[in-house]
Amino acid sequence: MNVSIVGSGYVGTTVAACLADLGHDVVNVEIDADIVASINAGEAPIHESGLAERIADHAGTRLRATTDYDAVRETDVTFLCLPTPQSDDGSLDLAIMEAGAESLGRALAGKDDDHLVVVKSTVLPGTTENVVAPILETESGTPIGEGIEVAMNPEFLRMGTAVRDFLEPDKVVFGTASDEAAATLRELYAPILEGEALRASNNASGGEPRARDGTDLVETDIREAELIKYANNAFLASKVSLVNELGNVAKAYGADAYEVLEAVGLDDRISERFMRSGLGWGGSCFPKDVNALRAGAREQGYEPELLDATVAVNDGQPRRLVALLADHVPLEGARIAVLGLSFKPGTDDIRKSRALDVIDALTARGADVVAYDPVAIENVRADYPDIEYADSAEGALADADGAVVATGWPEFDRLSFDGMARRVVVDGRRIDIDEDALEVYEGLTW
Ligand SMILES: NC(=O)C1=CN([C@@H]2O[C@H](COP(=O)(O)OP(=O)(O)OC[C@H]3O[C@@H](n4cnc5c(N)ncnc54)[C@H](O)[C@@H]3O)[C@@H](O)[C@H]2O)C=CC1
Ligand SMILES: O=C(O)[C@H]1O[C@H](OP(=O)(O)OP(=O)(O)OC[C@H]2O[C@@H](n3ccc(=O)[nH]c3=O)[C@H](O)[C@@H]2O)[C@H](O)[C@@H](O)[C@@H]1O
Repeated sequence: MNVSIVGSGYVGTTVAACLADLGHDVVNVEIDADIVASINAGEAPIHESGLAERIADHAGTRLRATTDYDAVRETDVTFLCLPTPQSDDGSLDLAIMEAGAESLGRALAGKDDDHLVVVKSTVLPGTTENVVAPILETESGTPIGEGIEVAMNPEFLRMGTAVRDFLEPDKVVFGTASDEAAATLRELYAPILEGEALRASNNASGGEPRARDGTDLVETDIREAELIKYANNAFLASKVSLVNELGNVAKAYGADAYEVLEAVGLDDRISERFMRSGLGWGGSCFPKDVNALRAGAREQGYEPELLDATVAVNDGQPRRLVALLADHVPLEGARIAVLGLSFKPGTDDIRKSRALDVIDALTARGADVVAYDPVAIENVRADYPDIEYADSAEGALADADGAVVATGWPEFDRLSFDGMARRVVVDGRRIDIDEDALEVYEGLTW
């Protein structure tokens, strides 16, 4: 099938390379000329396991990129993989989606054959039909349902394991308004639905083993598909916040939350996954998506009290971590090592990383921060020019009066804390530490 993908970031690039791998002819339409050049040169513009090989294999044959929206005219289906960021007030900002839909609609004007526009970006219920579709109709001059159709296909991939998650998902969700649109999506996703997509070229790795075999197909209406994505992220973020709340309670009782929750997770209804308590959730999606859902719910007249609490618990964890450290080290003028800066291990993405909240709290209390991360330092430096950076974990720990673990990079396991002035460590991620080698070891939730 001939497919165009508008927006070539984490999602758009991954989806494009994977669909090319499945035998489709794919073109990425992207406004960033550097990304376009990178893909056309056969190089991955982002780091994801299994992505570089796929782009190198297919660039110039089944995969290309362009800044020219007219490329969509040669295709049957367009996926919109544009950013849907958070406005200052927390609500969903659709400006980029609207601009993309305008360009797409203009490019589709006068196209002879049928075209399916699939929203893959995370958008609130009603957006595909009430925002995207009318723009497409106005700009193309083609009534929706008479040549151009819209559908919604949310994406559940995680950063760090994006290729594997896309090719071997737990579920695929098609929100459509017609049998034809559903049939097109089924054809496009056939190898994934049949469980043959990853096996075809088994070179994507990373992440935990799958909990189960097989991919479920959910076929529903557009509005439900839109909400399934938010409900999924809200559930996962709330699960981590609940785990953190239970962890805080466990700590107050002098109990180990990890032992408690390991046992709790043996209940099939709960599952042992997403049970790591500590510094909380960050990244480019959970924070903005939970906030968009809260704002959207309020707009619909519903007070989302549990989602408010989910955010409040999450926001409290960095402060709790710093308070624990302050119990042992007077922070004013102290040299404090911050280990880990990215929002989770395996990525250099620092968006809404809890590590940054820890740095803010430490500097607000007068501490001198020396930070280390294996890949994310350059991303932090621009916003935090005044803190010190080390080029190794040991370098950050040298002469430090205390240390905090903010991201659970595997390389921090069994670290030597010998060089510290005072071996005081507060761990926000439950890494593997030789506690006996420390003067003070505090787990945030254990
Ligand atoms: N990053 C992730 O792990 C996941 C993201 N999502 C959702 O997918 C959507 C896209 O997210 P990401 O790929 O992370 O965003 P991103 O920010 O990595 O990439 C978006 C791309 O769109 C390009 N772009 C912006 N305006 C454009 C325009 N008018 N025309 C063409 N290209 C344009 C940007 O230059 C950028 O390369 C969001 O709604 C997000 O919530 C969903 C699942 C996972
Ligand atoms: O909508 C999105 O963009 C994506 O958001 C998340 O993926 P991602 O943000 O890449 O990362 P996760 O692995 O889910 O971790 C999110 C945050 O939760 C934290 N977390 C996760 C699990 C856990 O047990 N404890 C915990 O604190 C992580 O450290 C991280 O800060 C979802 O897992 C994806 O399904 C979804 O597609």
